[in-house]
Amino acid sequence: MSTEQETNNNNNNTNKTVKFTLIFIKNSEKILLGLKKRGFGAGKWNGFGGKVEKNESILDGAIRELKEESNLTVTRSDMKYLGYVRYDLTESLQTDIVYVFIATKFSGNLAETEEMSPKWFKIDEIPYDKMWVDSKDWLPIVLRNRGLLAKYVLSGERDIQKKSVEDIDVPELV
Ligand SMILES: Nc1nc2c([nH]c(=O)n2[C@H]2C[C@H](O)[C@@H](COP(=O)(O)OP(=O)(O)OP(=O)(O)O)O2)c(=O)[nH]1
Repeated sequence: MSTEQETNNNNNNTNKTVKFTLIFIKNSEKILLGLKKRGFGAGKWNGFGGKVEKNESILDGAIRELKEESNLTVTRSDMKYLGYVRYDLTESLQTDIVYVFIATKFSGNLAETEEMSPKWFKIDEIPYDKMWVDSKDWLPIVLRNRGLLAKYVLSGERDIQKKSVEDIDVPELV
């Protein structure tokens, strides 16, 4: 089954799927994270990303959100897709799919934006306790440049009811 087929296969009685992007910029020692300043996930460190817009590809959405949130530009060929994290939200019957990318090359001047305050972290000083609780399950897979397939069932205020996190061969973005 292709990624697209699988991510569109709402077999848990969900009725709406929302696509998000998330990119981690990395060099050999450090990773770039942003402190979310407002809205969903405010006060948490995360990679850069957001909702994919109508009539926009996932890759273009990831590039656009990175630019909006950090002022950095990554070319399409320097974006490496690693996989996705799927969240089935039992209360709202919504499924969020977060498509995860990594990049080691970028251009532009890093800047604080209305949405994010950026900071480089040493890999062994990643603030997992100040990130979404699930990040510690799967960010280590991303940091190893491996493919990622993670699924969560969340209830209430994003309480984890079920999870499955797999380290896989790097998949194609379809
Ligand atoms: N690590 C982690 N990241 C998440 C989770 N849920 C979730 O949406 N993300 C990521 C995906 C996106 O990169 C980001 C949320 O995007 P957003 O709400 O800021 O989207 P946006 O910028 O389009 O929103 P807005 O303009 O409507 O405010 O957080 C989660 O549970 N864990």
